[in-house]
Amino acid sequence: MAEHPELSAQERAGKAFPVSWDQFHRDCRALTWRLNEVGPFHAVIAITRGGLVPAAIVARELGVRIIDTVCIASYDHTKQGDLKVLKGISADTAKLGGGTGKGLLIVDDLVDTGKTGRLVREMIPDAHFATVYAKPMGRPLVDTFITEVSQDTWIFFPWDTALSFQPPIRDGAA
Ligand SMILES: O=P(O)(O)OC[C@H]1O[C@H](OP(=O)(O)OP(=O)(O)O)[C@H](O)[C@@H]1O
Ligand code: HPA
Ligand SMILES: [Mg+2]
Repeated sequence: MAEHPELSAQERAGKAFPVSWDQFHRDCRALTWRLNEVGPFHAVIAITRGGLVPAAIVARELGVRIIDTVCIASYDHTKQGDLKVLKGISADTAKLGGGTGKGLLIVDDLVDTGKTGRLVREMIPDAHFATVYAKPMGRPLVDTFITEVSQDTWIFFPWDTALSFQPPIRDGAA
């Protein structure tokens, strides 16, 4: 990755993996089937902003009503900069997890390099970390995920995209 620092992560990725709302909902439900074997959980912690959508679906399916957020900013569209923790977990949630995060469920849309996940794990090491998608570099940090894509794939989420014309594959479409 380091050999083209001027390129965004998406440009370096090369391959595109577009995800529809329907597919995302199905993948979140598949994730919940696995998490249901691991819980119960006292609370769900969404890593914003991408984790908010899967956290809502997973919490609904697991019947969990306490939802907290860890707010982290790093990617400016597709370029990753320094990680900034804008908000940590609340004191109430930390108490539910006994200080180390035991019985808490962290949810994010994906792990890529693993930097975001590593930071949250350091805050609450005993929490269970679940993502819908995982790339190889971040995969060791995740306890439960559904689909792995290669490191050189960029995942396009439905809340970041809109329907648009695509040239035929024969003419060079990705
Ligand atoms: O494993 P990493 O390389 O750290 O990348 C994964 C993180 O990057 C994205 O969030 P982003 O920082 O773009 O913010 P957003 O969720 O607000 O879109 C994604 O939602 C993960 O949280
Ligand atoms: O593949 C990705 N897609 C969307 N956002 C991301 N943030 C890090 N990697 C990705
Ligand atoms: Mg995110």
